[in-house]
Amino acid sequence: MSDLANPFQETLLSRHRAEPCTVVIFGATGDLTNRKLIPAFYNVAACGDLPPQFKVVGFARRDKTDEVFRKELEEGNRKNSRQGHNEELWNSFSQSIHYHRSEFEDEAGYKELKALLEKFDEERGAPANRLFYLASAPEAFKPILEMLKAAGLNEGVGGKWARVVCEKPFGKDLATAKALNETVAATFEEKDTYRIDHYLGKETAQNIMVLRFANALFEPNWNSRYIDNVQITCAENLGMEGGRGGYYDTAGALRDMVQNHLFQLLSLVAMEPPTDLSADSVRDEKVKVIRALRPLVGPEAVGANVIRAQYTAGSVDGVARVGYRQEDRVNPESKTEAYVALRLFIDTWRWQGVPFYIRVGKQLPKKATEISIHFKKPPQVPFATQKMLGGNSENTLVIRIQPDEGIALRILCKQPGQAMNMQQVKLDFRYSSSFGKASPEAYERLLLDAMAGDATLFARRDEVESAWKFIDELEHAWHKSANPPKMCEYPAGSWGPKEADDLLAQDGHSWRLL
Ligand SMILES: NC(=O)C1=CN([C@@H]2O[C@H](COP(=O)(O)OP(=O)(O)OC[C@H]3O[C@@H](n4cnc5c(N)ncnc54)[C@H](OP(=O)(O)O)[C@@H]3O)[C@@H](O)[C@H]2O)C=CC1
Ligand SMILES: O=C1O[C@H](COP(=O)(O)O)[C@@H](O)[C@H](O)[C@H]1O
Repeated sequence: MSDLANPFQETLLSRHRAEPCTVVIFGATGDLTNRKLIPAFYNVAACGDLPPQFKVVGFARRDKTDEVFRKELEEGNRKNSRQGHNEELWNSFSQSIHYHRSEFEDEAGYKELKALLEKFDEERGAPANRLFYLASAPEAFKPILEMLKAAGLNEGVGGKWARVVCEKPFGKDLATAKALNETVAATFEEKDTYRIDHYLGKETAQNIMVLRFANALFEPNWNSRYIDNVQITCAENLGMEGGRGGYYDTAGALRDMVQNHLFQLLSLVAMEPPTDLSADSVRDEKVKVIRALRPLVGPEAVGANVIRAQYTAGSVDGVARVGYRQEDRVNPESKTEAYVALRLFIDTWRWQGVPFYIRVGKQLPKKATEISIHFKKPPQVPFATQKMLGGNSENTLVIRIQPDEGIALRILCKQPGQAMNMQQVKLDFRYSSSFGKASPEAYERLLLDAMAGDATLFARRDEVESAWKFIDELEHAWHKSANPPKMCEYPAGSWGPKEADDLLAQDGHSWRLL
């Protein structure tokens, strides 16, 4: 096969470039803009990838001048920029940043915004593309979209495009996600709608498809004939710092992380090969995985396959931590889980009988996200009587999503010496040593893609709704059934509740040690 017949090669050659545009950020004085969005744009500029004539307009309600706004963002950039802060670059980059004061529900504010965008167009000598970024609380999405439409800002002018980026959370259940999708659809076409899931922007998550489909080595073995079980762990060593308890206590681990990020990773691991790398071909395959999840309906099925837990007081990295219910802005009688472990089955030919174990939690011993593929053992002939030295004898492929990004393959080798003793060894690929430079932050990649019109790494409407449909059943069993499965506990700084270990032990498995 020539290189050009390879869809991965074609995509690299044809990847769109970010187009000149004005980005309007709603909620621009918030934490997300300060910590993530502006540093991402700055780093894109530092890499020379920012399109010409780029502008940002920050939209929020407090009164401030462009200069004051830029100064606040400069402080944020000093702390959060991946490639450090260069005074000269910042001075030129920050000239593209402007501030527009308005309430989200003030019609006059949108007329003024329109006039400001038209003034920029006049200065440029032509209309610009427009990217509206909803970085506000989700309750504000509806009024913002309605106001944009009423002001006629939802459509591009002079042949230019208008797109919308929606931050997470995208709804809190199927009904709210559907209602939000209806509002978005009444304002922007699906092709112009970009639902952010920042896990899709992580280099290592993007590499899953390349690992699976561009290497002849793995794809033939990637099924129930060879794979025994798959584990996905997303551990965090933080709790409710920075006032997050207020939001988190209304969401919980299942809604905050599993419905979106973890299901995206699961889809990438379990999907069939797409016929090409267009956004819809990839998303068609991903959504099929979520639709094929064996439903867990009712408290009995949920209790048998899903473990929820809250942390109690403990210590992480030698620092004392309070229990979840004692955290700032958390209800002292909260029934929200800060940890969840699930055993899932995907009812497709490829995955029949293979358990997918997923766990995610706060206040665990370290921050680490990884996917491990545990292969079946070969028949022991002729090694049945040989000694296995130290630990596990299975082949495991570990995809380290973060930190220390990389891939490790654990294989059995003969120990040097006369005896035919075997030992597990690790073949290890690390991004840092192989590529010699840090990967871009997820938001850098996603913002560039939204400006380039490439929605592959954004969630499509049906993906979001299918995920909520599955999650709603679990939430229902926990919060609306007469005999809900119990809330378990684990001390902060441990690897989660004993019940999550028992879940795997029932199948003769155990969580991989991280
Ligand atoms: N922070 C993070 O790390 C992450 C955040 N997100 C999501 O991003 C979104 C924003 O989060 P975050 O930045 O933390 O939120 P913040 O609470 O820090 O900021 C909220 C912003 O909305 C503005 N605002 C609120 N009400 C109005 C109003 N009536 N009219 C005009 N402006 C208003 C505020 O303006 P003013 O200051 O003028 O009051 C402020 O700019 C949320 O959906 C969140 O879930 C997602 C992932 C990570
Ligand atoms: O979306 C979210 O993600 C973060 C974890 O993101 P990561 O890139 O640091 O792994 C999580 O802390 C937060 O609760 C959740 O809303």
